[in-house]
Amino acid sequence: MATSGTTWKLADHPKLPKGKIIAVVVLDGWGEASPDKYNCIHVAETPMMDSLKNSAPDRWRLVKAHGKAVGLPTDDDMGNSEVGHNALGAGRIFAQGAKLVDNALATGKIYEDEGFNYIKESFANNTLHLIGLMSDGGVHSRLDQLQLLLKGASDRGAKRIRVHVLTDGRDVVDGSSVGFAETLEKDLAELRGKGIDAQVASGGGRMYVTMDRYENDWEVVKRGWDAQVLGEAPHKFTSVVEAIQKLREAPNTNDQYLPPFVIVDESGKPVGPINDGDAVVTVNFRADRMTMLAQALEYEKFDKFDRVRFPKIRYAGMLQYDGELKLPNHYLVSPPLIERTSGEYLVNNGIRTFACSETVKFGHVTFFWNGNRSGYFNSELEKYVEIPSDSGITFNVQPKMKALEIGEKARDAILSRNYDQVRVNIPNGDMVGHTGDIEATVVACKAADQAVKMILDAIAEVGGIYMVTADHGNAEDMVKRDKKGEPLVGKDGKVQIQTSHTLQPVPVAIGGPGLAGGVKYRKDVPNGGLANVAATVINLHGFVAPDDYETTLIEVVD
Ligand SMILES: O=C(O)[C@H](O)COP(=O)(O)O
Ligand SMILES: [Mn+2]
Ligand SMILES: [Mn+2]
Repeated sequence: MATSGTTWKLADHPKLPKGKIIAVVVLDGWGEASPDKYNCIHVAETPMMDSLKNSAPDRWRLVKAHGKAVGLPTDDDMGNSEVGHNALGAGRIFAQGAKLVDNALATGKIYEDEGFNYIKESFANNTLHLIGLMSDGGVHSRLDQLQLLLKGASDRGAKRIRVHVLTDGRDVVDGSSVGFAETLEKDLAELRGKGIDAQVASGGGRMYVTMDRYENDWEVVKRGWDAQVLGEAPHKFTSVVEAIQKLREAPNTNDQYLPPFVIVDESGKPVGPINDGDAVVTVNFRADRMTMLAQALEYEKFDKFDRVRFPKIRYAGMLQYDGELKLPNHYLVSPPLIERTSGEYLVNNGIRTFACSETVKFGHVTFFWNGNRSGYFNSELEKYVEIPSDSGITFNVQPKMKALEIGEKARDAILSRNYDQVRVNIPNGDMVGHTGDIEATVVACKAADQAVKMILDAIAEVGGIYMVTADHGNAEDMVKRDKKGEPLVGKDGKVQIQTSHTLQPVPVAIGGPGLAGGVKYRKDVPNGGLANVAATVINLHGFVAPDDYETTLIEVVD
């Protein structure tokens, strides 16, 4: 990371003491919205979070967690974990992947840079494969970017193109994959009209095929590999639209979990396995759910599953997904350079840090928090603990997830007095919210609240301070709404369930016996966002935040 020449020493805060144990709790997918029956946080019993909101008005507020406040292209973009945790940890707003790719495509710079020129070498004699999430959710990828890249690559010599799609239904409404596939098919037909051999080659639902994260379940990546690289899958179709429509007919199937399929020609032969000499681009800009596939595509040495074949390809990511690991080595757009994060400053000022979540969110509170950087800044001062998540299930089946285990680990870390900061992500509201199961999400929110209580009780015991916040909304609104805010009803007469995140603000609550009496929220930061949290936490540790950080949310009145 670009840290040479940095002055790490933080100035002492003029009024706030050092040496307090601080718990930083991030409730994933926990926004603030009007109380109605689709607000699972409201419906659930959440006495701990309710009391934070109702008992200390000077120490509870909302901050923005979506759109430009977290570096996304527009204020119509919902927040997500990557940008949310980046902002929380880095204390500044960086133009994020979605925006960087938009800019690179709009200016044409993407075609001038090293990554594109590298894959271009394959265009004359081999196939270009584009693998990624087919969605306009804007969290991991966007279909319009894929469309522009298809056009740009074919204008620049790609003669044979194969697209390997992953259906969404998580950041967008379930069933929308059919429309996206039709749009994509239209573009590919246009390219074929121009003499370019362009087709969809394979597909599958994102949560079942390819887009696992943090090594929770390599089988997910293997299913994708078999279809994309080997051209093998249990289902074969001659068109992607037909594939999705047919596979969606099975009971209890949805876009997120479609089984893998390959597209075959009239003779039943797969149209697009990946072969020696081909170019491959993973078109997702977001890292967490692409790094496992990136490893499989890039690493000569690899033992996570039997790849059967390891084709010699030219591979580039839309972005580089891990700067520390340089993974992948080639990429089309440079990722945001998020350096000098609060974690790095605090460690350099002697703050001992404990971070914990379960697997599905572990990288959020470590890798994303630290500016998309893996590993420790200083292994003597930091400890990151991952609690294994259940795998192979949808979390509405186990809505309590590992909330209480995370709470216990955090409690023990606090009571040990071995750490100055104990930071956790509690995933329930988000992970269960994404299933669209309202009843289960209510159970999830209750479990998250119980975990918060465990942590805050421990903070009370050691005379510490807590900060409880969230990275974006999800569980507080589980239906699609019209402009007036009324639930939308689908053709089937049922309300349209919203599985995605929201545009809602999130709470930031501070307190605990260690918090100096005069600390309260400033009134002059009305538009505060997640990026204001880092300076606030640095203050609570007794330091002044670096000058270029977004301003603190607190003041100390005498
Ligand atoms: O990857 C996912 O699970 C969703 O697309 C976004 O959820 P997250 O941003 O909360 O991880
Ligand atoms: Mn999240
Ligand atoms: Mn989410």
